[in-house]
Amino acid sequence: MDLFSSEENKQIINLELPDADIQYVDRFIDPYRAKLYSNTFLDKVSWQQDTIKLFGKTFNQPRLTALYGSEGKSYSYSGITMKPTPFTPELIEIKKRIEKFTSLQFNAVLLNLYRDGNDSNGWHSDDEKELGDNPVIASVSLGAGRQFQLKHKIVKHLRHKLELENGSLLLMKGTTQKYWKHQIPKTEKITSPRINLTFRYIY
Ligand SMILES: O=C(O)CCC(=O)C(=O)O
Ligand SMILES: [Fe+2]
Repeated sequence: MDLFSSEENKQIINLELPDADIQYVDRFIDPYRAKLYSNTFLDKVSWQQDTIKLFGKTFNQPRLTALYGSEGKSYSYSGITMKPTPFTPELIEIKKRIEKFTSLQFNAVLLNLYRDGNDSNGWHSDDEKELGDNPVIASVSLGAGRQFQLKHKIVKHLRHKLELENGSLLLMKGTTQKYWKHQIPKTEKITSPRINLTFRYIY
């Protein structure tokens, strides 16, 4: 029995949202293997506590982060400039799997560690200029499931939410970042960690 091949069980859902191109792939990585990856990354990644400046005050980000990628690429957002660490074998494995599935290339991955439901990621778009026009964000979830919320920037009543489960892949493409914001809200229900890997292409 091959615990690691469950290609047949994959389910691809196309979120039919206006001005967006978003697919959710359930069991992109089978749940057993996803938990193994989650434990490896919890252990081996050098997680950083970044700060964020708002109205002249400095706050700790409500999660830990790390940036891995091709050498020489740096990435800035919210006033933070991150220098990537070279990809680990596990990250290369996952990157290759995504590249095969999407027929697209990625050269960096931003890792987020949500230690428990008290950690979060506020409303934002991944629209930094290094990502180019219409960036593709390939987002893998490992560990605890968390809710992902989307809201349209112009048509205020347009909102959507979905659960990002262990082993899932969320693909955001086209004009998604231009017209929509997303967030991972805090929740009292979750007491275990979740790791998110957002693969990107940095120009
Ligand atoms: O944790 C997630 O699923 C979202 C992460 C995210 O939006 C980001 O890193 O830009
Ligand atoms: Fe994001």
